[in-house]
Amino acid sequence: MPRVNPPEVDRVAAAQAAVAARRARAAVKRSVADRSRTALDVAETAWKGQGGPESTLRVRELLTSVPGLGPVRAAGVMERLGIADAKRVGGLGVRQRVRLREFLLEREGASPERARLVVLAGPTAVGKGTVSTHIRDNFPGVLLSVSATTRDPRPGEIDGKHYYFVDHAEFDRLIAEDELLEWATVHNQNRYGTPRGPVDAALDAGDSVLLEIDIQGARQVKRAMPEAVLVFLLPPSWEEMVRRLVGRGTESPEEQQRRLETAKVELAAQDEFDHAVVNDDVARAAQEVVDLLAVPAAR
Ligand SMILES: Nc1nc2c(ncn2[C@@H]2O[C@H](COP(=O)(O)OP(=O)(O)O)[C@@H](O)[C@H]2O)c(=O)[nH]1
Ligand SMILES: Nc1ncnc2c1ncn2[C@@H]1O[C@H](COP(=O)(O)OP(=O)(O)O)[C@@H](O)[C@H]1O
Repeated sequence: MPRVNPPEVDRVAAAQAAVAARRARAAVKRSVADRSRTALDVAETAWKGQGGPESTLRVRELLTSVPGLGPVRAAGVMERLGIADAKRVGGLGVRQRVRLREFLLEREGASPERARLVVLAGPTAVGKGTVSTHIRDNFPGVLLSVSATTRDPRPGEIDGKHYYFVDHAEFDRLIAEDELLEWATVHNQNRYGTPRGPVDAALDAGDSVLLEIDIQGARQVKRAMPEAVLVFLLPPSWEEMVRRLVGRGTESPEEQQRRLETAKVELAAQDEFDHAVVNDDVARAAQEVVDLLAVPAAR
């Protein structure tokens, strides 16, 4: 026999059910944010149609729970996928499900333990070199690619460790023989490029690779290898970035000015990247990048 309750009992029960549903959705969002579940797993569960908290979660909430996807990027993704702002995961049409599935597959990788190619780029003096050196020294499981460059070595730089220092003829040969995964002229001065061989060998062996290169190079890598993860390193503020550039003292005032002009253009490109990491603290920023590489931390 169906139960008949006085209206206020129904209202209380409905309010309690709404609170329980909200809590369950919040738990789902937390599990994605702390990476104990992937967003794709949540979506697949919703699409099995059992009506749990996964299916009543809004797509916007699911996407913003994914580490590195803020509200602005999530809105951009939804627009690209043709999903209206208020849509719930369980209420998506077949085509929307296919598009969201493909997006999450690419974003989260088929397996979280798979070796990854991560590209770290960002404006001048944000600390790219400092963060990647910290990773090289503390996370031996990551291969930090050594670039070839036509610039002269600075005092203390070692050929083969910091860069392969080559002349223009050798750089031309590397390009002609397709030995570079990407290359670019940086700050209108010298050419820099990533040797393809060591990157391919490391990925084939299941090791993750980190490239610390400029933004033009990052774009080329994404075109050649769409599964690469692009990370944009951000300064805590513009003023702090200027302080770091000036404090480093390796460029003349004219060169600093030129780099700051380039930095404005580069900062405008941050939305092209998959993740943004703020370099307020070197060890913390490095850990965030390493998490994206999906390698176990050094003990
Ligand atoms: N495209 C590309 N850029 C690179 C490569 N290696 C280094 N760079 C970039 O070249 C720029 C200048 O590097 P560097 O001469 O070491 O100067 P610093 O970064 O100012 O200390 C930086 O933005 C690097 O990220 C590379 O292999 N390819
Ligand atoms: N998190 C940080 N806090 C304070 N200073 C930093 C931080 N990261 C880097 N720096 C300093 O900022 C300057 C620029 O860093 P660097 O790694 O040379 O930048 P990039 O390689 O991006 O040009 C250096 O003097 C470095 O010691």
